[in-house]
Amino acid sequence: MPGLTATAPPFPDDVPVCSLPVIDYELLKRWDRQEVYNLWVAATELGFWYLKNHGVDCEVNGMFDMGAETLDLPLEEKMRYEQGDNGDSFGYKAKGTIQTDANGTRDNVEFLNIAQDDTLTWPKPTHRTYPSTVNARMGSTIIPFVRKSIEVNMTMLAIFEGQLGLPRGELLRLHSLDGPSGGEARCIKTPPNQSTAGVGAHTDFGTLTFLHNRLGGLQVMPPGSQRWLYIRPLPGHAVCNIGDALSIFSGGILRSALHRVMPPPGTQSRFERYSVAFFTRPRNSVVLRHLGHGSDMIARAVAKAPEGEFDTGTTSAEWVARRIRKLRLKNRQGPETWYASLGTEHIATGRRTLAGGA
Ligand SMILES: O=C(O)CCC(=O)C(=O)O
Ligand SMILES: [Fe+2]
Repeated sequence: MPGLTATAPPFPDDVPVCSLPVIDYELLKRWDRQEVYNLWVAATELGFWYLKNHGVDCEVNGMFDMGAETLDLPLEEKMRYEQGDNGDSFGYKAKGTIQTDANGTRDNVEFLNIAQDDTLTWPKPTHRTYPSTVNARMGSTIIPFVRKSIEVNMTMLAIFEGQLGLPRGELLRLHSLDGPSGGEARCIKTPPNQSTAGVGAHTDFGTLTFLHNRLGGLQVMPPGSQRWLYIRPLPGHAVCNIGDALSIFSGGILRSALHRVMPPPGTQSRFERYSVAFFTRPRNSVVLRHLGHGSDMIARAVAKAPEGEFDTGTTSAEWVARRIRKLRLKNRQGPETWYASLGTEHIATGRRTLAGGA
């Protein structure tokens, strides 16, 4: 039943949900002490929170429309922009091209990734070009969405920088806009009536994710638990979460929680599901390692962790490319390819074996 998202039934009351803390962006912008503390608790305990009063609602609605227009284009047209099997993220990801678990189960979602850099240099492409439906909405919707999302994420990043005891600018400069990065906007489409995971269990690759959901389906496994809990979409509330890069920079103090996308619960499952996200990622050349040299708090956390836990020896660009490349089914050579796609999942779950030494 495409196009009926607006009239979809409510999220059911009889499924297990994770009650995320609600953080008020208006208060965060003023560095309200209590709200900064609430954000810190959310980021260090669960790694997920709702964000209200973020001021991006209009642009988010436009992104849902743009995503639907683009993902409704004929497959042949979309395939001209496919991301391919080399670990590139930007462009179109066709349905059934990535694995969702160690058994190699095919995914059933398609998505569109638009590079932050391409929006900032528009109309000159930095990385690549996009379908006409994207170009048509660049000025009215996508550029404002990306700019506002960057501002929201950088505001939260500045707060984390202060709370972690880092020198001013130390964390922000790893995300400055003066070099290429993997930052991107994404629209995901899941067909109705599915029974398997749309997006398999994963931790996000980058720094911070700013996500917008209308239908359920997103599930989180709270750190230290083995239980999947739904995140209930709340109108006007974004869902924010910490990704691997920020968890690594902070020596694991900020949590990158495991999550996945399942079919929407209850009667919502009969509807097509769209989601819109913005991912802040470090500049490509930044090496993912802890910032313990600039913060006693981080240095103490790192000292308690196994040797090398927060020093990946890879750049942000290599980290993202490896994870995508290993997820692509064309590159699968058995269960070990799935394990090689993982990031900090073993830390997120406390199960070292999940990462299989990857
Ligand atoms: O669609 C969603 O709700 C979440 C998608 C997600 O986790 C991702 O794209 O990394
Ligand atoms: Fe994710």
